[in-house]
Amino acid sequence: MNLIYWLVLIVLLLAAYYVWNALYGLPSDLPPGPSGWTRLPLIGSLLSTRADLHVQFQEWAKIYGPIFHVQMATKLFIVLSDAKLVKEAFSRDDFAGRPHTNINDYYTEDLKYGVLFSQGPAWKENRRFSLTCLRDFGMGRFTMEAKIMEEVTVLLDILEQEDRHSGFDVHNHLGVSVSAIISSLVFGKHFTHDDPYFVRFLDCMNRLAKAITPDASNFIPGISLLPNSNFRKFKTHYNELKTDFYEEEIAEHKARLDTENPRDFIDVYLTKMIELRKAGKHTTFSGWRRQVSLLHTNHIHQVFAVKKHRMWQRIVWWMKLYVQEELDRVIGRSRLPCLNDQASLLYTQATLLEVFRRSSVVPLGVFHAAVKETTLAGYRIPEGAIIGPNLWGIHHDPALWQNPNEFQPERFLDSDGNLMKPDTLLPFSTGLRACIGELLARQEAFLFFASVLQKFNLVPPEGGPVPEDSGLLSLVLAPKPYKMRAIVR
Ligand code: HEM
Repeated sequence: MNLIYWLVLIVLLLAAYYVWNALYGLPSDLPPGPSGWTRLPLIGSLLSTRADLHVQFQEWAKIYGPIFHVQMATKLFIVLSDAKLVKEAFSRDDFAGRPHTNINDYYTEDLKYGVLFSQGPAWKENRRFSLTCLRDFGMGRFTMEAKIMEEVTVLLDILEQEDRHSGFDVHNHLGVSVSAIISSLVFGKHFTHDDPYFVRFLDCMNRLAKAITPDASNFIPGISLLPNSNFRKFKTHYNELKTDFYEEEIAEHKARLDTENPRDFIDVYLTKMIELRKAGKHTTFSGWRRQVSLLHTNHIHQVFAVKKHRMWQRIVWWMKLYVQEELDRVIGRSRLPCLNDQASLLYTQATLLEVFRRSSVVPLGVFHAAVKETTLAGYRIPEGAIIGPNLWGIHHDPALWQNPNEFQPERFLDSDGNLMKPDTLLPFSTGLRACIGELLARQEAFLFFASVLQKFNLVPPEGGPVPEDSGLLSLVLAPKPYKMRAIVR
């Protein structure tokens, strides 16, 4: 009796599943993707996804092709694993949206504020403003180089004083250095590495960044009720950041605002808000919200994240034989590197390109959304579908890169030693929403990397572990905490 009961129940469940699939299953003109038992009612393929989603998407691309779909709870994902397709999609207005996810909706009040996660007129207005502002404050010019070099010098001094045997925490020092640069631009303050306010601010930023994950908590409505969900953590850290730091900074800036002489990003923003309101113009500007998006920058430490033992030896060898030899030959040791040296430091530049490829700091890009029903590669893409470019997958595609898992900067040099920049290298994404901080990030990476290697040999702590290859995936793929020794050359 019991057995019959169970058999009937299973048959009924199967029948219910097939009826559900027939009624709500995905139409056949969508890109292919996991189906059947890997796509369950309500949760879709969430149970079949792993923490290293970028690697799993690469495996699925081998089965389903360069464009495939995945159902994540109520959200339809379209994953692109081909550089040409990413370029085509991201150059089009119909793919320039951001998806309605728990985090995006909470953070932008329904995609209405800021740059990073907003869409439509708000995004356009804020993106244009941010680009102009970054340029006015010197991005790509000498003033920005001077700001970066100020922080480089501080870092070099700190590394020299660190305990040479136990090593220094790479994430900590480098993260603080690059965050100090963008923070001086936004807040108009120069923060030191041991400033308790700045340390607390960065800790909060880091906790927030870790909570921005592509997991179930971002896609299932109502999940914030669960005490330990990432979305709930995101809300807590974001509210802390907002009340303890942004609102205070904005209030302080408002109190001493001189619209004729704006000193930093917040001043320019407030001045623009006042101007627009005086002119009676409708505006999507809203003081504090957008600042966060400009601060996701402390990932340059990837530059120094090196991997597995064999690879570690190759990297040490490469740095000595090519990068440090080139730095000594072109610059010498009596002055620090500058941006003008880039053109003559081709091995150094090739090394940085290889680091951007291998580390793929933002492995799944920042998800886009289709703002209306459209087509791509002959498939139908419904309005609201989430578009995820697998940048990590593209950077590790064996059809594009020989031995993609190896560290081989020479792949970016031709037989005459000239630098090659393949258009399949997309660490900053591409198209209408490409990273607005690319130039700043590249300049920081170059100046920090060249200056540190000019002065130090970097080796693992005595008897300590070699940094691990695998990273921790949130919005970015960050290396697990690791230490290095900086030995003056
Ligand atoms: C190694 C450093 C960095 C990497 C790898 C990186 C990568 C990216 C990627 C992949 C995107 C997504 C683009 C898309 O939606 O298709 C992005 C967007 C963005 N990045 Fe960066 N980024 C870096 C540093 C910076 C810096 C220094 C800033 C600020 C000055 C910045 C500001 C932004 C903003 C505001 C967006 C949103 C653009 C939009 O939605 O229109 N990023 N970045």
